[in-house]
This record gives sequence, C-alpha cells and structure tokens, in this order.
Amino acid sequence: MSAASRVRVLSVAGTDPTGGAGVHADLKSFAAHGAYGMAVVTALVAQNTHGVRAVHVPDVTFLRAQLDAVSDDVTVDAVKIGMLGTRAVADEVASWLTRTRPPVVVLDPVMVATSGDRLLDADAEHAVRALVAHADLVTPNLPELGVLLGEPTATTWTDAVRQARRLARDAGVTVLLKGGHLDGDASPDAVVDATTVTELDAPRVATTSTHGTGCSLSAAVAALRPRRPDWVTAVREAKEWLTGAIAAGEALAVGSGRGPVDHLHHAPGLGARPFSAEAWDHVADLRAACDDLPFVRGLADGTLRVEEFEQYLYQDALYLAQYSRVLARASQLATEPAAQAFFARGASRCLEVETRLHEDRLARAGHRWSGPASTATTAYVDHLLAVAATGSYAEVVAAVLPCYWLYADIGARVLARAGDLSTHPYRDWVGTYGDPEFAAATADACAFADAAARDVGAGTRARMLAAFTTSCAHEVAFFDQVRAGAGRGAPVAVGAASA
Ligand SMILES: Nc1ncnc2c1ncn2[C@@H]1O[C@H](COP(=O)(O)OP(=O)(O)OP(=O)(O)O)[C@@H](O)[C@H]1O
Ligand SMILES: Cc1ncc(CO)c(N)n1
Repeated sequence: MSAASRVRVLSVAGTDPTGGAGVHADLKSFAAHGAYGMAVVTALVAQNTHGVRAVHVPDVTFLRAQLDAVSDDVTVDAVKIGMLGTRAVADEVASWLTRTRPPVVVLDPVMVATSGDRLLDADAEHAVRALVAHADLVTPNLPELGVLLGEPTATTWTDAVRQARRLARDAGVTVLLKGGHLDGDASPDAVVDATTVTELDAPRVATTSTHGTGCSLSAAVAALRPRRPDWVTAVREAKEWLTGAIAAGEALAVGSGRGPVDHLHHAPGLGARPFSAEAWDHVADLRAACDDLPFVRGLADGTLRVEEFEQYLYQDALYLAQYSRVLARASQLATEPAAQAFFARGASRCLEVETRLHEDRLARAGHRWSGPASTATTAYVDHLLAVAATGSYAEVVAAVLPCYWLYADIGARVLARAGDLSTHPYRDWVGTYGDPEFAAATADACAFADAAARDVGAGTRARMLAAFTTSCAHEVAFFDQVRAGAGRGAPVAVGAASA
C-alpha cells in the first residue's frame, strides 16, 4: 500500500447542528490543517449559539459499531475524543482504546458547554478520569482540570498550572491547560508534562465568537501532532491558528448568541477573509499608535506648527517621487488591464496632484526646503523599492496599500470631525486625503490586493502581510520623524516674497 498523502484523524464527539462545536467543528479543524477527517458520533445534541436544548445518547452498542466500522477498515493516525455524555459511553470508548490504540490520542474532557449547559452526567466524571490514563494529551479548561483532580477550580493561573503539573505527574499524560476562562487581556495556555511547563501567550480577542474553541483547538492539535516533532510545536501552531479563527468569527454572522470561530479563515482560495480585512486588523496597534502621534494629532486639530508641517511636506515630496516608481512597477507587473491602468494612473497622480499640493504650500510659504531625504524617508522608500525589485505583483500591491489606506482613513476622520474646513490651517491636505475620490481609489487598491491574494499560495500571502505591515510601520515613523527631528531639510529663503 502506498503511503497516505494526508494524516487520517478521527473525532469521537457529540454534534452541533449549527456547526460551531463537536464533530462538525472538529472536521473543519482537521480540514484547516490539511488532514483527512472522520467522525464517530457519541451523542446527538440539539444546540445552537445560545445553548443546549436536548441531548440524545444512542445505545452504546451502536457507538461500538461505529468505532469498529472505522478501525476495522481505516488506519487511524490520530484520534480526538470530545463529548462523551454518559458513563457508558466513556467506558465504551475506553474499551475501544484498549483494543485499537491510534498513535496519537487527544482527550478534550468536555463537561460543560460555553453556554454553561452540562454535557456530561455527574456520575460519569470518574469514567472520564479513567479515560485520561488512555490519552497522550488531555486538554482541560480550568473547571474541567479541577474536576479531573477532584479539587476546586483554580482561581489564579499559577494555581491552575500547579494543578496541571499534578495531573500530568499522577496520570502520566501531557496536559494542555487552557486559559480561556481567565479574566484580563491575555488568553494564555500552557503545555505541561511531568517535568516542564511551556506557557503559550496569546492576546484575548474581544469577541463573543468563542463557541467551540476548545473542540476546535484539540482537533487542530490532533491533526498536527503526527506531523510535528512534539506537543509544544503542535499546540503553538494550533493556538496561533485558533486566535485568528476567533478574530474572524464575528464576520461569519452565524447565530445571535456566542457564535462559532471561522475555521477556514486562513485558507487561501476559499473566499474566506479578504486579504485587506485581515491586514487591516493585523495592524490595529500600528494604526492606534499613528493616531496617537503628536504630529498626527496636531495635523488633525490644526495645532501643528506650520514649520513642522512644511518639514513633513518636503520629506513627503521626496517620498512621493519614489513611491510613484513603485506604483509604476505594480502597473508593469499587473496582468489585468484594469489593474495595470489603475496603478499607472496612481503613479501619474502622485506626481501631479500631490506634488502640486506640496509645491503650492512650500512656494506660498516663501521659501524652499532643501536637503537630503531623512532617515525615515529613506527607510520607507528602500523597503518599497526592495519589494518592487524582488517581489511579485501581489507583494508590491500589498506594500503600496498603506500609503493609500492610512491617509484615506485619517483624512476621512479629520474631515468628518472638522465638518467645515474653511478655517482649518491644513484644509488643502485634509481636503486631498478626505476626498471621496481618494476613498474610492483606496477601495480599488484594496480590491486589487484582495484579488491578488486569492491567486497566491500561503507563502506569498504571508509575504504580502509582512510587506503591508512593514509599510504601515514606516508610515508611523514617517509621521513621527518631525517630532523626532530626524534629518531636517533646512528651509532656504527664495527672494523677497518671504513673510
Ligand atoms: N477571547 C479569546 N481570545 C483568544 N483566545 C481565546 C479566547 N477565548 C478562548 N480562547 C482560547 O481558546 C481555547 C479554548 O479555551 P477555553 O478555556 O475557552 O476552552 P473550553 O472552555 O474548553 O472551550 P469551549 O468554549 O469550546 O467549551 C484556548 O486556547 C483559549 O486560550
Ligand atoms: C457536541 C459538543 N461538544 C463540545 C461542546 C463544548 O463547546 C459543545 N458545545 N458541543
């Protein structure tokens, strides 16, 4: 027999007809990690994003028939065990594991749903405890860990880690301790075995889309482990994926309670999240930092000193001359005529319109600025030119996008806040970037980036995100250079017009 092209992973779990938890979630998690998914149903659960309405547990002889139907025929590379429901089910699964033990056994000791509904009979807890001995990895949340040990739920992360160590030592398993139930800005997890504790940090996503996170995570780890050298590597990868899936959950618009995560958020070609939406979220911190810069605040409320504004404009003119070349490169690499024309127009526009804004300003001020490009300007231009020289069309489009988007975003917000621009000292700048036409060009640039991202593999998409993020960081540094006083171009008076 030839080697299998995909890892064959089995879920033994309950159902969720809304597709967010149980075997439904597990199969999506398996697919998201390139595995071939299979499922044996332990219990039929009438549930949705609000909670559990009813549970039906078929006779265990039927469970045995399902389990044997799979393992009599298929090599199972890994199994993930989720909701068991009753003691008889837990015992039946334990008995199957003694007969057929796949090389990787992950046990998610499901006891209570995210909604707070019980998914395990009270008298079945000790049967689940017995199952722990059959598992390689057990993935309790804080309350489940307490139940497995017969101790109260830990109230601090330190106590939880201590409990996890005890479970790992006593049962001879690796424990993936999940911190989803903690308060605070982080949602840490820890991989704990008899000798080591590896903490995995992740930001807590502010969302209600957390239904089925535990199912999805344990399934992802089961799918990854056969192809990863150790638990920590598999869990780290699964957790990074899950954080993205949680962040993308709300956009699915599934249900009005605690919604599911988007298991396929990172799968290119599935029309999942557009690149631009992912990229914009990815740079949320940089955008917040940008809004907070003294320069940007001063520009927005008009309190910025004219000298400083001119200094920025001078550097910006130097920047735009090079940016134009990078837009021309995007035009050159484009295969669609519409994209080719769009970026060619952009290259021309930034030489004509924006440079005119700069020249009017600097000439009106009665003096010219001179001097070389600053460190910040040079760094940003060098990044863009490097992507233009070595990157594909998709990467070039991602790299040029922040220059449209951050300006359109700031421009539109300043315009909305100011209302009437007639007394704003920088109305020409705000008018240029707050203009609906500039917003439309930005939307077009996003659409071209999204279209490009749909045609590329995961590696190029990651490089697109890196190029976009780096450009955003340079945008922030570019605005901040005036305050930082880096590389000032000295004003040179020209003639008698100076005020
Ligand atoms: N708001 C959040 N932001 C980021 N990660 C989260 C969030 N909520 C949960 N997680 C992560 O999701 C995973 C599942 O954690 P949790 O402790 O909620 O498990 P669970 O209670 O078994 O899940 P379930 O909701 O499926 O019952 C963990 O990796 C946890 O850190
Ligand atoms: C079937 C099933 N398993 C696990 C959970 C935990 O979220 C759930 N809600 N439903």
